[in-house]
Amino acid sequence: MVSRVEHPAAGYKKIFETVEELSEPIPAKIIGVIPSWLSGSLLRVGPGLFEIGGQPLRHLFDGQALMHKFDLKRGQVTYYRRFIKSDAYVRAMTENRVVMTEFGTAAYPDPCKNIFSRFFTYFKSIEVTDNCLVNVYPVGEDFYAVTETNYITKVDPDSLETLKKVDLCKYVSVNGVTAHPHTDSDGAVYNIGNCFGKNLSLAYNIIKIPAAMKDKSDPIEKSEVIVQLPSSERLKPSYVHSFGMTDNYFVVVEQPVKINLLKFLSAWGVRGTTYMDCFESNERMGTWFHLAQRDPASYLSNYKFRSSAFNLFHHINAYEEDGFMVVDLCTWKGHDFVYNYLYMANVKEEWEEVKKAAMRAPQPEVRRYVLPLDLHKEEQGKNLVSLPYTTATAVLHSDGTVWLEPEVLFSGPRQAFEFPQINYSRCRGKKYTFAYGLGLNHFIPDRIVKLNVQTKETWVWQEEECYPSEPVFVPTPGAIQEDDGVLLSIVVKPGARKQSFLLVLDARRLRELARAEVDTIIPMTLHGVYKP
Ligand SMILES: CCCCCCCCCCCCCCCC(=O)OC/C=C(C)/C=C/C=C(C)/C=C/C1=C(C)CCCC1(C)C
Ligand SMILES: [Fe+2]
Repeated sequence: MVSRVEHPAAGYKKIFETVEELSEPIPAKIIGVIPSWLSGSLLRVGPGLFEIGGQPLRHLFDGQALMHKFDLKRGQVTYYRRFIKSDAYVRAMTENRVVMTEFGTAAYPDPCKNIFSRFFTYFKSIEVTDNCLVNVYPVGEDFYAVTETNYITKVDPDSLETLKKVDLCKYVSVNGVTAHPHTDSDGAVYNIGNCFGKNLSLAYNIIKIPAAMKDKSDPIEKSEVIVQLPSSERLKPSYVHSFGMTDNYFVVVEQPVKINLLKFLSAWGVRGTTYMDCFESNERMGTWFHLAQRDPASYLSNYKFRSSAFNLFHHINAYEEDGFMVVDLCTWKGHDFVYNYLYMANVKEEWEEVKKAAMRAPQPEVRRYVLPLDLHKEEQGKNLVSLPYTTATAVLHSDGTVWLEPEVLFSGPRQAFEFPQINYSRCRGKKYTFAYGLGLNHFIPDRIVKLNVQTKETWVWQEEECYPSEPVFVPTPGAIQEDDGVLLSIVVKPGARKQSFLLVLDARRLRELARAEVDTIIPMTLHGVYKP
């Protein structure tokens, strides 16, 4: 796993460049053999347009959302992509300028407007972006492309047409939700978002969207808040990118990266302000873990789990065993916000500069935390974790807090195991063995990794001058073993005869089964889903 590779040719710059959408799907050239049972579509999203009207978009999460699809059928593959026709995109195209402020790029007023109407444009109410570049997932029978705001976009998974913009605020009390919902075995979707209540009181609301309705009505209209968790600071909710869910609990990690609401509400109208300007680090709080029971839904306020400071974007999995909650996370050490290192100017630097910047950034580590579910006062001062297979500890202090120390599952200097995936339909919320991830080398994605979370053994797929994306696990029909299936990843190989391919790996040994090559660069994608 820690086979460190150098990228002096800086071919990775290609995955951060603008491309055009396609007018129709293009056939791929297959090398190897695609399993005959693999029939479906890999849908993914990411940024695809990195400048508008000559203005470069500044942050990695600002590019306009491009949706990609690899269709697999009877061993044949086609590739297709379309921009999501969000308001942010359509208005930018119409006016040839950044009209909606993106994560790290501010919109500027229309230069054609006179000074008075411009003044009112600066101070008009917050116009929140609907640039859905982070993930695409099913809700009931439909598919939605999402970012982390209140706007999600219904898309047609076959034609990639944009169907409609949905404002979640119309149905539930949230200001936005994460791009990483959980789906129950019955198809219900759970998610978490900040909610700024009356008097600026703050909470995290967990919402439930029921499974597809028998009467074919839209399940989103039946969304509800099922449990509310308080924020550690009144005006500063933590940034939440994902959460954990087991059969009986929700696990929410409150990280020291905070959204300063006063900054958000006051500075927003001021020229040049972006979402990135509203984040700050709390250097004192460390990291807080919260548990909520699912049924009956209630916040477990007596449990005060604390640990040292880390950034958290992706939960890998969580499960309950013998009175403990095991929580596996992709962490970044410290309170300094990792997104501060993800400006386009950073990731498009020459290799030596990319490495220097990553040296200064928080360092990645895959960690296991174990939370006792049944606490007794008399057990103060000693390690409460009695699961035989982990070195993670939890110590109850006299003030009622439980201090958590993790077990490290994987660590390599500036080598992250990120964008984790598991055999979700089988292992979500259950004890499991395998996680799959994208290996980031100084933030540059250059390998696919399989991690045995029980033995810490790793397997790697890596090829010279290749830049893969998050590996999506697809189980073999009727599989007995947890890792019986394939991993699908979009790989970019700049300079090759065909510059991108869909990689099909045998998930057991991480060996290549096939690749479906296309003669076009595919910009980086963040997340996606396999639709059988
Ligand atoms: C695959 C290539 C990888 C390239 C390098 C990546 C390195 C990454 C290392 C860290 C892990 C990365 C996690 C990825 C996270 C991600 O996908 O982030 C995208 C997130 C976005 C676009 C978030 C947008 C959030 C917005 C606009 C939030 C808005 C709000 C506030 C800030 C406060 C008020 C509420 C509101 C409006 C929701
Ligand atoms: Fe994510």
